[in-house]
Amino acid sequence: MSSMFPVKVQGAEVRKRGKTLVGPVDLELQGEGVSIVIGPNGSGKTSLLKMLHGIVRLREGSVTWSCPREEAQHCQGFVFQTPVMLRRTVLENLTYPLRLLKVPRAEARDQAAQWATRIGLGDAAERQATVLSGGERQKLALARALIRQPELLFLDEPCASLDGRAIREIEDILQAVAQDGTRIIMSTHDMGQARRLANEVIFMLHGKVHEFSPAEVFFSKAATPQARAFLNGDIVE
Ligand SMILES: Nc1ncnc2c1ncn2[C@@H]1O[C@H](COP(=O)(O)OP(=O)(O)OP(=O)(O)O)[C@@H](O)[C@H]1O
Repeated sequence: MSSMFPVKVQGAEVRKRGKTLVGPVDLELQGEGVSIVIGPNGSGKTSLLKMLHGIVRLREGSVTWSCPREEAQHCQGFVFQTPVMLRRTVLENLTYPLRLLKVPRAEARDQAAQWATRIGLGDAAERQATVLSGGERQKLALARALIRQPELLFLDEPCASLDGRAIREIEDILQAVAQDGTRIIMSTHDMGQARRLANEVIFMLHGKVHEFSPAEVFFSKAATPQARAFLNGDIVE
């Protein structure tokens, strides 16, 4: 059990130019497992992740971790939908976060090499990250986040537009680190992926948490007609 959990979200709302992107949200998350955030386009999935991670300003309400906010943030990683790579090699991209943490150069290179191998980029370690394919880039972004051993990892649609093989490789890594105790909160459009990974589901609609339940409950008997329609593949407005 991580020391930053539970996290309590109370009446939290993010607005931009008078428009509510997400909220008000009331939610309490515990320190174990994989939470999958699903919902129609524009329902507030990304905004919810950013709100939890504390990288957008709250207009109302609060997000309260069980430790000081800076401490919680320090133990979190975030993988964005379209990650920005350093214009350097794969290895340097992996070494960089460790060097920021003052890990000695040799040890940082060792760990970076291990991660490069783990994500299937061992042979590409000296290649420029900017020339990688979409799937390779996303695996590198994931490794770059995980190399810091975050207690909690946010992922925003990490597999959007990737092929089956890259998706499987990313899911394998996520399942392995989740097994080792890394808390994961991830949005996805892919219902198969949601079923494969989720321990609990946060179903967003119109910027609000419409349903929050254990995965087996959500997928077998979702409580609301909107969630059932969404699972059916119907258009939900
Ligand atoms: N910077 C912004 N300025 C204004 N509106 C925004 C901004 N970012 C997001 N929005 C709007 O806020 C709402 C929630 O967006 P958000 O990206 O959180 O939803 P989402 O569920 O992640 O969408 P998608 O599935 O399309 O990625 C949408 O209506 C979106 O158009």
